[in-house]
Amino acid sequence: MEFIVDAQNIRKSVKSKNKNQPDIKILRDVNFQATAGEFVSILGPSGSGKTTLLRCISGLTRPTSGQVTIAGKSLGTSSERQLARLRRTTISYIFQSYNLLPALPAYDNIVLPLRLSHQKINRHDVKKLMDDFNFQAALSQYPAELSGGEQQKVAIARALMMHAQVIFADEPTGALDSLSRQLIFSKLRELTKFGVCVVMVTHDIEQASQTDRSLILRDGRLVQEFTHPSEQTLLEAMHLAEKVSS
Ligand SMILES: Nc1ncnc2c1ncn2[C@@H]1O[C@H](COP(=O)(O)OP(=O)(O)OP(=O)(O)O)[C@@H](O)[C@H]1O
Repeated sequence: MEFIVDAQNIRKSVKSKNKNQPDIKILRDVNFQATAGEFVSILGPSGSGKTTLLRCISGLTRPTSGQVTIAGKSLGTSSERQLARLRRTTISYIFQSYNLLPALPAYDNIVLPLRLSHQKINRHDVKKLMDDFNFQAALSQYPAELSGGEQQKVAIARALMMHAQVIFADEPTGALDSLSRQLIFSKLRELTKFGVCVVMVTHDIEQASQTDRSLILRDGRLVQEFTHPSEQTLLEAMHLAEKVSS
């Protein structure tokens, strides 16, 4: 099978603040694969390494060891320039903390990646996407003037405008009300129908149960995998992971 994301034996360690302590192992030998058009969710207790895993398999962070290939390109052997190109053309990343530029209005934040990669900007498309997301504020408003949920919608729109082949989303609907959560989830689901691969970290078991595959991370290891999981199955798996998590 052809994988659009193929990560093998990913380990990530960081130096402990206390020099006498050994390195902290955040990820321990994780293998992760996903295909075009697949919607994969990653769940796990707080601190289990979900964000670190997403950053490593998307090329935002270099793993301590292991290989990541995205759309046939090996990230380990790519130069910073090649990685930057891959991030511009193939990958989108929705940050948990939004990462909006405070000096730019919502609209300019959304189209910034298009501007940076000299792509055509269609104001109508931006407006339509934000209407689909039920965005209540004005696109001329600055991030500081927006609620957390509205900032999150801007961050998601910025990622989707790039028409990437792979979208990595770190808790994309965390700050949203239930209607907005559903709207964003439906949009991501729709993109997978066009062959986009979505890899989403979430605490939302109901949403995860609507993805194609769910992976449970515990103490830096992928410990369980469910294809077309039910809410009940995921609840039980998370309960177990939280109980035995060190
Ligand atoms: N640069 C770093 N230096 C030291 N420790 C780190 C670093 N990055 C992450 N960690 C630690 O590694 C563990 C995993 O962090 P990570 O953010 O990946 O977990 P998570 O599962 O996404 O957590 P949450 O659900 O709370 O967002 C945590 O204990 C965190 O404190």
